[in-house]
This record gives sequence, structure tokens and C-alpha cells, in this order.
Amino acid sequence: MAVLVTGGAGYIGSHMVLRLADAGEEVVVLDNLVTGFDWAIDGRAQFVMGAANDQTLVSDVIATHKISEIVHFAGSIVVPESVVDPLKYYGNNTATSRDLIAAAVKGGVKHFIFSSTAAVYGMTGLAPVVEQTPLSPMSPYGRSKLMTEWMLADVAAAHPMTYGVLRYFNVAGADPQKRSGQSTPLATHLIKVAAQTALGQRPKMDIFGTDYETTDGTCVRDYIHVTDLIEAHALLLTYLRGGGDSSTLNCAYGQGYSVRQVINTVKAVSGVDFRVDEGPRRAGDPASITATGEKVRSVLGWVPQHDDLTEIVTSAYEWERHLMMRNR
Ligand SMILES: NC(=O)c1ccc[n+]([C@@H]2O[C@H](COP(=O)([O-])OP(=O)(O)OC[C@H]3O[C@@H](n4cnc5c(N)ncnc54)[C@H](O)[C@@H]3O)[C@@H](O)[C@H]2O)c1
Ligand SMILES: O=c1ccn([C@@H]2O[C@H](COP(=O)(O)OP(=O)(O)O[C@H]3O[C@H](CO)[C@@H](O)[C@H](O)[C@H]3O)[C@@H](O)[C@H]2O)c(=O)[nH]1
Repeated sequence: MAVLVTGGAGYIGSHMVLRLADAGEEVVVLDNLVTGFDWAIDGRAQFVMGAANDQTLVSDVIATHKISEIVHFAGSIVVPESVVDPLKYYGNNTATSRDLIAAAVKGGVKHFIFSSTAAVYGMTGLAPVVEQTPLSPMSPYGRSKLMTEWMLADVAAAHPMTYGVLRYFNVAGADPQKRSGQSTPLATHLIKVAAQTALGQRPKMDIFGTDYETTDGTCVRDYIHVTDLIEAHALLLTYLRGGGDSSTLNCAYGQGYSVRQVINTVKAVSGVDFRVDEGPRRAGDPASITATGEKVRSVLGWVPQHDDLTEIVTSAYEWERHLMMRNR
């Protein structure tokens, strides 16, 4: 019996592979390396190079490795890219998930965990959201993920499978042992971009929009350490295996930080006063998105251990420095 992790060569999926392998679980990774790295896949996992929508391949993996759980991270993740290339997102997120779920149902997979996103909420005002907050995604990315949530609910109602949808807020930080971290060279994530700028890999960075209705005019996000996020996955797996009901859970700390606050924290951690320009808004960005995370705490008994922006930024910055030394 093994757990199938799609996207296990990517940033978050590779941390899940480490968590499962550290717990002594058998793990199979399915990844086409479109944005992932084979070096990021822990050596204790078996790696199958391929696409998550290749139903023949997935069916074969399920049968060969007696897969009863799938944790599905594979997908495309950049909000502004989804605005200019929506079909890529409806393809690689919605359609790929549909084909993967079809293979899972056919193969008798019992539990399915899906990486969803805060982007399913859209513009909700400044108050933290809860899972019942009406959904109104502002980007094709958010809509492509929401459709997958709907598919899972319909499929679980019709077939003997339970699922967990985790709506991640903004994920950052790296494995404390530096076995993995966010490694995409041209990643667009705020903390990564700021860390790269502090390390001189970029001459400067931009703030996308300073005229939002927030305390300092820049967008507010709820940043979560990847280690805490992965712990929620591990708890969810145990919960579903124990007969827990299908659940949709926000993964967040309930504390929002503005773009300016994040940049100032990166400057403080690195000790570098790098250049920051103020530019226009970026397409698809809601002004503010935070969530209390009360449901994930009560349903799974999740207790975050790293809910501190300075700790998250330090972890991301140290990883960036590690990557830079490695690539020299
Ligand atoms: N990073 C965040 O802040 C964040 C927040 C919310 C949700 N998520 C979701 O978490 C998941 C993982 O994100 P990440 O940050 O690790 O991204 P990532 O790009 O680092 O990882 C994605 C992985 O999936 C693989 N992949 C992509 N399409 C594939 C396909 N069709 N078949 C097989 N493999 C494929 C890539 O090669 C890569 O290894 C995504 O579904 C993303 O939408 C991420
Ligand atoms: O160089 C930069 C990069 C980002 N930002 C701003 O920083 C905020 C956060 O942006 P980013 O780090 O790109 O994250 P999001 O667009 O919020 O999206 C991330 O977080 C979502 C969950 O909230 C996930 O679903 C996405 O996959 C993931 O990329 C936004 O207001 C951006 O406009 C800047 O001002 N300058």
C-alpha cells in the first residue's frame, strides 16, 4: 500500500513526500517536471515521470502500487498568468484533475486530498473568511480550482470515496533541514521575489498596487509556513483513514500582512535595504484575503507551530541563500 503524490517534485508536494517518508509511509510520486525538480523528490519515494491526466499511466500506478490514497498537488499556480492564459489553467487544473479523479474512481482509491486555494473566495472585504463565505473567484486560476472542488463533491456523493479539500492561503518557508524549498527560478511569489532581491539576484522589485483599501494601500495576505501546511495534510490523511467525513478546510493563521510589511520584514531579516518601486495593480489580485483557520483546528486538531512572519521569512531567506550557494 502506498500513497500517490502528484506534483511531488514541486515546492509543496516535495515537503509532503518528506513528511510521509519520515513517517515510514510508502510513497509514489507522479510528476511531469514541468515546474518541479527530480532532485527535490526524496530518495525513499518511487518516482514515476508522467502527467496526472494520463489515465492509462495513473491506472497502472494505482494497480501496481495498491494506491488507496491520492494527494493531488500537480497543477499550474500563477494567478496573473491565468488571466492571460486561462485555457492553460482550465486544462492543467480542471481537466487534469477530472482525468485523475476518473482514474482514482476506476482504481478504487478510497481517499483523495486536493490542493485548493484562497483564490476561490475572490474579493471578500477585509474580514477573515470562513469556509461558508460565498465563493466568487476573481481569476481563472481560482475558478479552475473551484471547479475541481465541485467535481470532488459530486464524485464522492456517487462513489465510495472520501475527500479533503485544503484551501491554502499564501505558502512560504522551507524544510528546516533544507531538504526542499521554493526553487522555481522565476517564481512570482512575494516573499521569494523579495528574498532574491535582498540577495542581489534581482536589481529591484515592484509593489503591485498601492491604492487598495487596506491600511497601507497594498494587498494583504495570510502567509502560512509550509511545515504547518504539510502537518494539516498529515492530520487530514489520518482523519480520512479513520472514517472522517469529506471536508473542506482553510489553511491559514488568521493574521494578514501587507505587501509593505512583508518587504520590510525581508529587509530586517536580510539586513539589506534593497530597491523597491511602486507600480500599478496586477490583474487578478484581491485586496485582502485572510482566514481564521478555526475549522481546521477543530476538525483535525491542527496546532500551528510556525505562525510568525519573521520565522517564515527567515526560513524562506535561508533557503534562497542555500539555493544560491548550491547553484554556484
Ligand atoms: N504556493 C502557494 O502559495 C499555493 C497556494 C495555494 C494553493 N497552491 C496549490 O498547491 C499545489 C502545489 O503548488 P506549488 O507551489 O508546490 O507549485 P509547483 O509548481 O512548485 O508544483 C507543482 C508540481 O506539479 C507538477 N505538475 C504540474 N502539472 C502537472 C501534470 N499535469 N502532471 C504531473 N505533474 C504536474 C510540476 O512539475 C510541479 O512539480 C498547486 O496545486 C497549487 O495550486 C499553492
Ligand atoms: O513582486 C511582487 C510579487 C507579489 N506582489 C504582491 O504580493 C501579493 C502576494 O502575491 P503572490 O506572492 O504572488 O501570491 P498570490 O497572488 O496571493 O497567490 C499565491 O497564493 C495563493 C493563495 O492565496 C495561491 O493560490 C497561489 O497559487 C499563490 O501563487 C499580491 O498582492 C501581489 O500583487 C508584489 O507586490 N510584488
